[in-house]
Amino acid sequence: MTDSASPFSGRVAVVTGGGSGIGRAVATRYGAGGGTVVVCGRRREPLQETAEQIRAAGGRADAVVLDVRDADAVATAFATVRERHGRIDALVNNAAGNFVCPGEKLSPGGWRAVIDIVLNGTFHCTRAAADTMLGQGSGSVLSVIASYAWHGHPGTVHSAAAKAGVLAMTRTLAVEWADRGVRLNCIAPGPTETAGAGAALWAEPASRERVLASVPQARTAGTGEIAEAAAFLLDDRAAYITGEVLTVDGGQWLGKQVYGTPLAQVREAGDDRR
Ligand SMILES: CCCCCCCCC/C=C/C(=O)SCCNC(=O)CCNC(=O)[C@H](O)C(C)(C)COP(=O)(O)OP(=O)(O)OC[C@H]1O[C@@H](n2cnc3c(N)ncnc32)[C@H](O)[C@@H]1OP(=O)(O)O
Ligand SMILES: NC(=O)C1=CN([C@@H]2O[C@H](COP(=O)(O)OP(=O)(O)OC[C@H]3O[C@@H](n4cnc5c(N)ncnc54)[C@H](OP(=O)(O)O)[C@@H]3O)[C@@H](O)[C@H]2O)C=CC1
Repeated sequence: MTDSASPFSGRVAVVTGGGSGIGRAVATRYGAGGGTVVVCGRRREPLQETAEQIRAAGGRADAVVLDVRDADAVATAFATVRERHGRIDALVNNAAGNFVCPGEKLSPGGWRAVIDIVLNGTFHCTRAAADTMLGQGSGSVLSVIASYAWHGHPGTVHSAAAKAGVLAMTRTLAVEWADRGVRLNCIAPGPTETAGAGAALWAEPASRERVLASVPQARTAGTGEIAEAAAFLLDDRAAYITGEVLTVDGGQWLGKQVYGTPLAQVREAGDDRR
């Protein structure tokens, strides 16, 4: 078993999209847990900022510019990580692109843009990490999805389809690689305050209010809360968990199951019985 204060000591993680939002929080949490973190994404500056923050806190981190859509570049980058650090213990498939667009207006290019980052990029990175993980007989892959992978959501057909694909990929490879020491899981955050999601999904105050109203806990998640759940799935406490999804959404998707009955109406009915 690992030291509970430093569960990632001696271990190496690659976090895609680690320059911002949830990716930065997960990278920071892994670094604080004693691990070495390699953050990647397309923009150098935010990646360097994440790596510097982790180093300033006493951790070890590198920044690598990488577009996850480019399979050859991904293979080269992961081979370089293995050469430099000797191993890859964790991969966090966090990079994503998203915007709201009605299905009938979405262009083939718009569809491709999101599928390429979320679904194809996740496969390229998982495939490249597996070269090392299967060789060393251990590893943990965590992909960040969203609950609309299983219930769908109007305006996000590209992202919902891509995240559903990532979930199916996770369950498939979890079985293929289970007896070779590699676990794959997903985390499904609810609405989480990040600059990326804010701009892409709830830029208008009215959309933000609608999103908040859809969460039974009546608040968004902090990135640290998502990172804490991710850390659990990545470390040895979760050694027997594979092919699973951990939903961290303040009850949002279960709330959708009340078939449109507003909570206020349910509470009023309860009041009559007092
Ligand atoms: C509802 C609440 C849920 C609330 C539910 C809460 C759960 C949320 C779950 C998920 C949240 C997230 O993923 S949040 C993550 C958000 N973060 C990001 O999006 C950051 C990264 N984003 C990006 O890089 C860009 O936004 C993205 C467009 C995806 C990719 O950039 P590229 O430079 O590769 O692409 P571009 O060349 O600009 O555009 C490619 C094509 O996409 C089209 N396109 C681009 N933006 C478009 C737009 N707004 N509407 C239509 N079409 C668009 C262009 O016209 C092009 O198509 P053609 O004209 O045909 O060529
Ligand atoms: N925030 C939320 O409410 C929710 C978020 N999620 C998921 O959480 C994850 C993180 O989202 P969030 O932190 O909110 O958003 P951000 O926009 O902050 O993060 C997206 C990251 O992906 C990187 N990225 C995008 N395209 C590529 C690419 N082609 N290659 C490499 N990196 C890329 C971006 O960096 P760069 O532009 O430099 O490449 C950026 O750092 C995503 O998977 C998202 O779908 C799920 C549910 C809810």
